[in-house]
Amino acid sequence: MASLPQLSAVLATAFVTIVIAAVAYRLFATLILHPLAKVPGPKYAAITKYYQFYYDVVLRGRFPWELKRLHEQYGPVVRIGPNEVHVAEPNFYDELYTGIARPRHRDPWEVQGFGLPDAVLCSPEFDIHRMRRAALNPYFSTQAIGRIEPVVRSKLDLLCGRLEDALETRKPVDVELAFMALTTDIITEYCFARSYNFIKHPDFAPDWLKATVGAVEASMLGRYLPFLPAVMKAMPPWLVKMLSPPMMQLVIYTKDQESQVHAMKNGERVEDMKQGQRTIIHELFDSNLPESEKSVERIAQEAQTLVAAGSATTSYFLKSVVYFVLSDPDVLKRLQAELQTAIPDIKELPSSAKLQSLPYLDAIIKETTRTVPGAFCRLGRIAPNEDLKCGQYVLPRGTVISMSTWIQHNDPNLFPEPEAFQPERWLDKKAEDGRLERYLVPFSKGSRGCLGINLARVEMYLTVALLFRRFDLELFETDRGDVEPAHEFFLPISKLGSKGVRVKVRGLRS
Ligand code: HEM
Repeated sequence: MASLPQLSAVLATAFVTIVIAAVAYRLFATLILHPLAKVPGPKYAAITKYYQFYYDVVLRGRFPWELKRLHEQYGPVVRIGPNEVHVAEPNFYDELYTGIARPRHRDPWEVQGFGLPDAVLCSPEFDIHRMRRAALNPYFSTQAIGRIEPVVRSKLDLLCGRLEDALETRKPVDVELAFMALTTDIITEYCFARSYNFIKHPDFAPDWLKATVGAVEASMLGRYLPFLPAVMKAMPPWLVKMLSPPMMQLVIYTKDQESQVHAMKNGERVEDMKQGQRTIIHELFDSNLPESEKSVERIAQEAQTLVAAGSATTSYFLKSVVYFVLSDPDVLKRLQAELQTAIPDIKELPSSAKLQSLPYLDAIIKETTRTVPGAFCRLGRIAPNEDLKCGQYVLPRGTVISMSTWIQHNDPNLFPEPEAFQPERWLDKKAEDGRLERYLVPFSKGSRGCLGINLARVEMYLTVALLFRRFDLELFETDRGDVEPAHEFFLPISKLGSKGVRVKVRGLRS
């Protein structure tokens, strides 16, 4: 009979053998048997997606640069996970980001760190996403957004008032904060009929931006620790405040949004809410969504998504456009000349639809959306019912396939000298017939493309036209590093420690 030590040794050997065999089988299955085995890419990436932790969390959002390097080394189709490929082939974009006739799920991993599993943005499954999206679509159509254009204009008037004050005081204005305040005030008015009024805040509520950046950075860790959002939500407020004071702002506003949604469901009047004004949230409660979709918790998640998606994206764009225009005197001069002719009386700002037909303004806006990405994250889709062919590779149904706006917009074959800000590239013949615009995808495309594109466009054209028609501005201690994306926390974030894009108001234009 074997002694106890002998038995232990046999069991330990058996255990080690089983572990080695399991690992060997997993390697064999992933690297040799898997349908993606022939797709090039680093072996470590094919074995585990967790190698991205280093880029996402340790290096704080540097994976897009690694992706770029991988494409330089391996070509346009690279295996970046056991079941994921990343594609840098612009002609494949329309194959991947399709309309509802060709269903696409989204990669749940990308968004699980947000802790908003029931919001439209984070709904991976095609049918559920489609139902949730259909309930929101009517409030973001061109007509619906046309009806709220007066709200955008009234907030812009407040912003102009603040810039006129800055002319008096000669103090620089951080326009990133100002635009974050502007866009948040607009979307909160639309959602809750109760604007946060950040524009009236003496410093444009800087904690709001800090909290948003903190939250999106935390969501990167949440990709790897999906329970993290729930833990953070359950934390007592004093602990959140101790760990991160700006995050406390987010907790306060999240709770405030939840209580507003709750009150709206019960038909109570919310303090400050404009009496009788219908909002998206009211409409969602009255929609023909199934009752299970109308819980306060779910609708509050939808509201939080709209507020976040509707503010940080557009404000990043707006701060960038201010930087690009003011840093190039020729661009500034040409834009001002166009605006002067189109808007002879500054009190009569044309509709955003009219402004969109101004060629140089339009070119500037296109070039800014090309240069700075809206969603910086690669956007993963899964085709459940069809295999997709990309070049020599057949990507079987069920594969996570992603592409990146930033990589596409920096492709020198499409956009020569991609790092240069050149509005003129949108004015030449190739651009005129739409051939170039096909590859400009800041809002993504297809059934999961940006819901807020019409609102974003109204905000962009009105703000840029008004700002450069009405004010003489100059940059103050700002350089390209203050707009260049340096971190991917789903959204683009400029270098940490940036003091923002700051301008001085030099005068008023007549
Ligand atoms: C410059 C401004 C903006 C840019 C560049 C932008 C870009 C994008 C992109 C690329 C997506 C697709 C994300 C994905 O596939 O996962 C998206 C989705 C979304 N955007 Fe925007 N966005 C902007 C402004 C807005 C605004 C003003 C709103 C207003 C509420 C908004 C609401 C949303 C929502 C709710 C989604 C999720 C749509 C869905 O999953 O069906 N966005 N946006």
